Amino acid sequence: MASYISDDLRSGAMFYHRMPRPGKLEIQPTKPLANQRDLALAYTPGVAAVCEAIAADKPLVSELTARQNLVAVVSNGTAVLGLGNIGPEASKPVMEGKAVLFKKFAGIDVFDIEINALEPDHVVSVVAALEPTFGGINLEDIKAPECFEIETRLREKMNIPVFHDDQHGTAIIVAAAIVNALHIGGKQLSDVKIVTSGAGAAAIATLNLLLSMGAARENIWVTDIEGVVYEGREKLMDPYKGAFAQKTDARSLAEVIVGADIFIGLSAGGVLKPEMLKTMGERPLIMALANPTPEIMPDLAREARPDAMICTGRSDFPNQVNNVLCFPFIFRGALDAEATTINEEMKVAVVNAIAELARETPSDVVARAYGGETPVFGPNSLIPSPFDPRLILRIAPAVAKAAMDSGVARRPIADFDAYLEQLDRFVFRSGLVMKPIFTLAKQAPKRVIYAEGEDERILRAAQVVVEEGLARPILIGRPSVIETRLQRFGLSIRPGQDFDLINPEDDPRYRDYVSTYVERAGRRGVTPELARTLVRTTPTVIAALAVLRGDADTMLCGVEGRFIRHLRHIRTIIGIAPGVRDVAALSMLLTSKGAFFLCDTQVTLDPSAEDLAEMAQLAAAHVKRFGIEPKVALLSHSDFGSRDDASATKMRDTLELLLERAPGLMVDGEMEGDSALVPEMRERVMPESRLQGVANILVMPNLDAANIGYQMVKVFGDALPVGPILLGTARPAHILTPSVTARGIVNMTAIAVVEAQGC
Ligand SMILES: NC(=O)C1=CN([C@@H]2O[C@H](COP(=O)(O)OP(=O)(O)OC[C@H]3O[C@@H](n4cnc5c(N)ncnc54)[C@H](OP(=O)(O)O)[C@@H]3O)[C@@H](O)[C@H]2O)C=CC1
Ligand SMILES: CC(=O)C(=O)O
Ligand SMILES: [Mg+2]
Repeated sequence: MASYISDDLRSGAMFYHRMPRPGKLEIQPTKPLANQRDLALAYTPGVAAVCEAIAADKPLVSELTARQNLVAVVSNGTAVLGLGNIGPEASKPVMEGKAVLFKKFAGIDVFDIEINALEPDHVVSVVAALEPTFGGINLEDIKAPECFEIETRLREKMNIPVFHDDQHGTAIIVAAAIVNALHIGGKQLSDVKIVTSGAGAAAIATLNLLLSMGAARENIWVTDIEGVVYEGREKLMDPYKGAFAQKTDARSLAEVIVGADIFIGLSAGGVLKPEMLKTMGERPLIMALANPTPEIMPDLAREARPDAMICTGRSDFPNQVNNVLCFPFIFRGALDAEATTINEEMKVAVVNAIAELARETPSDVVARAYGGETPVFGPNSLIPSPFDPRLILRIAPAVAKAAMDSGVARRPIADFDAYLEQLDRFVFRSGLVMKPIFTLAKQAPKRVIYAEGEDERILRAAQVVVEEGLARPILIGRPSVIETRLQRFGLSIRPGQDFDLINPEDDPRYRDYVSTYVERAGRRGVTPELARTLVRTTPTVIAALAVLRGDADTMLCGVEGRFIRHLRHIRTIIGIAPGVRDVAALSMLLTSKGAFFLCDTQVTLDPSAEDLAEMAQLAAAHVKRFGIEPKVALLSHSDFGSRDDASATKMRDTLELLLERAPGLMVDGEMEGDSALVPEMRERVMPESRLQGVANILVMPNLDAANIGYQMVKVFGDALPVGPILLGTARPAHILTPSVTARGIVNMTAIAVVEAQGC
């Protein structure tokens, strides 16, 4: 069975995990450790006071340490995805992956713990001993039947939630999809025939949950490696499977799948054959959930049964039924309510929350988060996408409430409105900011020309851009160099097929480009001879001419060389948009506190109030593309009139201009940086501010402040930079910086495409 991991994905995954440092996680302190006093507080002697407090009153550990937001993802590597018993070391990338998902989707910290322990006794004693460290335990990829005993014993022993995700996370999300599929198909759970491939952790837990929700035991047929689980079978049996044994002579999946309404595959890739599907009942639900290769690929299933609803565990097909949709949010709710366990009531609350969410009409905010493409409930959208920002808002409170109602919450949520607000802030802060831009770009990809087409980062980015369907790349570079490098880096994109090429040394359009250039810039010092030389030697000139002539929709340059030199060519060839005074650079920083946009980080040394007002308006228009409401702070060393020098009054004049020209814009100033970013500080000096909440567009008084501020936040805050985004050009064009990474280029490509869509 082919694994359906393409060579690109394989080499991409190896590179992702290896570079720039091994793995995908690190541990970050959350408090300063800048001086002797900090040292005395964080560690001995000060820390002893905190130890004594906890020794005297153990529950204080939740208030004084990271424990209540810390989950252990524990595996012994015996059932890793559908790869089987590959051992604890080989399971580590998956466990680190779960840790990343916990953090990104729900803000939960994780230690991944891979253990050399196979026997249930051994696993139980190791994990139970971890209780002082963690607020919860997520057991992962531990094989059946041992996992059942391990989980049951740990639940009895431990006073914190113990949740085997492959069992219950899977069961919950499968059940939610089934609820909705039955809703569409007009069938009842108690009537439908359910057939599984797999009788392991995931399958058995799923069936048990379905039983508790009303499925009929006699309608359930289980198969595994040995075929049908029947009464009297001896080989590869255990009591958990035995509970589903049928009195039957049928021995194979092909025999029992006849007339089935639902197929649940939680076994291994490729075991379901198209001919088997043809015998299923009307409008069947086919859930081929083995990872990474499903029991049947969706295209084959669709061909065999055009009337079927089809789900897989993968993100590259519709209806991704994967436990990532619930585990981060279940733990969020359980940790926040300090639940002692995750019980049936909490699980059923999650099934209902997910099923209802998929059926809801999405709000404007959600539509924006999806990049304008609203998910509409139906056969191809039975459950929400893992990126749906509403998941955390629905699941975490549902879990906390069910924990409270069932009496297992040690710290009941006192104010659910405030809790929802806190979760909402998390969604905004998390790194999902680029998501709507990517979705929008994919809806109408544009032609993006890359000046430095031979650069490794550009080639790697182009591979992703093609795979993701974000744009049609046009690379400027020598074909032989590009071909050799693509092969060297193991990239599969090919000229003509996946991207277009402009060879600066020999391109049939050369003459046309030179004459366009002379027409455009002949009166600004570009002689025909200079034009010929520049079109041969300066890729940025070619890219800008391509955009001007309509051969490309937008351009990216600047991976090499100075910003200002690239800008000179863009100004001369593409020019400034009508009515705009000058271009400006808006730089985005994705920080742990959210996305912030700074301007002007690259272009005008000492902008006037007029310049600043214009760039604030242009920046606000751009920021709206991210589905973010612009909140503009005009920054200064002066805080609401505390100083009267030229720089402070310039920012005050900017405010006047903006209030006149853009009355709907949320803007205030002049103010200091902390007044912009800490609403409580602002409240003290200016209780009546027009700005509400944390500013997200920071308009700086001059280039020094903007550029230095940007670099400092980038380095100190370990922020992910995106941009610079060039504002005010007559056609979209962007200049990257030499430090840009391939990922940064992909991000800017998506931004450039979305901008070009509006032109
Ligand atoms: N989409 C999702 O969210 C999730 C998907 N999964 C996927 O489900 C699968 C099972 O995981 P899990 O339950 O944790 O693992 P287990 O090892 O506990 O169970 C595997 C089960 O699959 C059966 N099986 C293995 N190979 C075959 C085969 N060729 N034909 C029929 N049955 C087979 C095994 O049979 P036997 O009992 O005879 O050994 C066993 O019953 C994996 O592919 C995993 O990736 C799991 C969790 C979540
Ligand atoms: C998704 C998951 O947990 C698995 O495939 O094992
Ligand atoms: Mg798993």
